[in-house]
Amino acid sequence: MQDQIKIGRLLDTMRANPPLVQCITNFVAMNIAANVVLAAGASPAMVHAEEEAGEFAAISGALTINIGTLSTGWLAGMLKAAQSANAGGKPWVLDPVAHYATAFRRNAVAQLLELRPTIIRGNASEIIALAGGASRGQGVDSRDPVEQAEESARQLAERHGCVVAVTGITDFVTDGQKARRIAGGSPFMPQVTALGCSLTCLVGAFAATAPDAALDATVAALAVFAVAGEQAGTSANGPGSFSWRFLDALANLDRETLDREARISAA
Ligand SMILES: Nc1ncnc2c1ncn2[C@@H]1O[C@H](COP(=O)(O)OP(=O)(O)O)[C@@H](O)[C@H]1O
Ligand SMILES: Cc1ncsc1CCOP(=O)(O)O
Ligand SMILES: [Mg+2]
Repeated sequence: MQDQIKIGRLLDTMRANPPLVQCITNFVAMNIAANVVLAAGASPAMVHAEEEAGEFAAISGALTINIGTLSTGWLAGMLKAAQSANAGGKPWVLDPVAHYATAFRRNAVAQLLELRPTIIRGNASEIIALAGGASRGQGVDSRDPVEQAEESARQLAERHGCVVAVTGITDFVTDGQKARRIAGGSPFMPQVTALGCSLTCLVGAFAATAPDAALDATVAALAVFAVAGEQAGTSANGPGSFSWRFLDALANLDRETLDREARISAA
């Protein structure tokens, strides 16, 4: 379909002019997320301090905010960065890691949602809970199938006027009107910590490249993960070898292979 042609071009456009992506992510994800974004061809910076997060957002092409290892100081930095991104008309992506687990996280996500993220990316349990449903998530891990989160994603997209991506075996993305499914990846992916967080950062990179096309940008990032993940998964023996093979597959992925291998369908 049409999307499959556009995503290869978007990958090339991103690599031709690598965007600076401010990633406010968690302690677990910082290293792998930076490597993932670099391998794909963009320029990550893990900058979260309240004293500089807003100033940095003003010079970045996009911002991503992930609440995985939240603290009061980090939340202050997140709010300043999101306000600055909004003031500069820059896209920003919210990853509401385990937001259902504690009152602190729930309150933080409520404040961040008021700042109108361009894109929300989460696993199925996170998206179901964010829409007000009963999720079976345990800590940072999903225990719900993506199909069960699709209606929640549509509701959230309409309620907050944003794109919502639900990831899992087959990903689902919607802006409330249009929706896409992206198949691929590998069962090793949920066994490697912080790959979802890394994907959120890559969504930011594509959003910086196509700031007026948040749905296409999100689909492109998810398709890159799906194709590189599938490639790495075929030769990996376990999560360890999957991890380095995945980085190599991301770096070696070219436009033609992406367009040929991506399995995107209208939903
Ligand atoms: N069982 C699976 N098979 C194939 N790909 C998967 C599977 N589970 C997750 N993925 C992929 O792993 C990446 C991270 O998604 P996910 O595990 O849902 O996020 P999180 O780490 O935030 O829980 C996405 O690219 C998703 O498509
Ligand atoms: C294990 C863990 N604990 C707090 S954040 C985090 C990483 C979660 O990563 P992901 O959401 O990509 O699985
Ligand atoms: Mg996650």
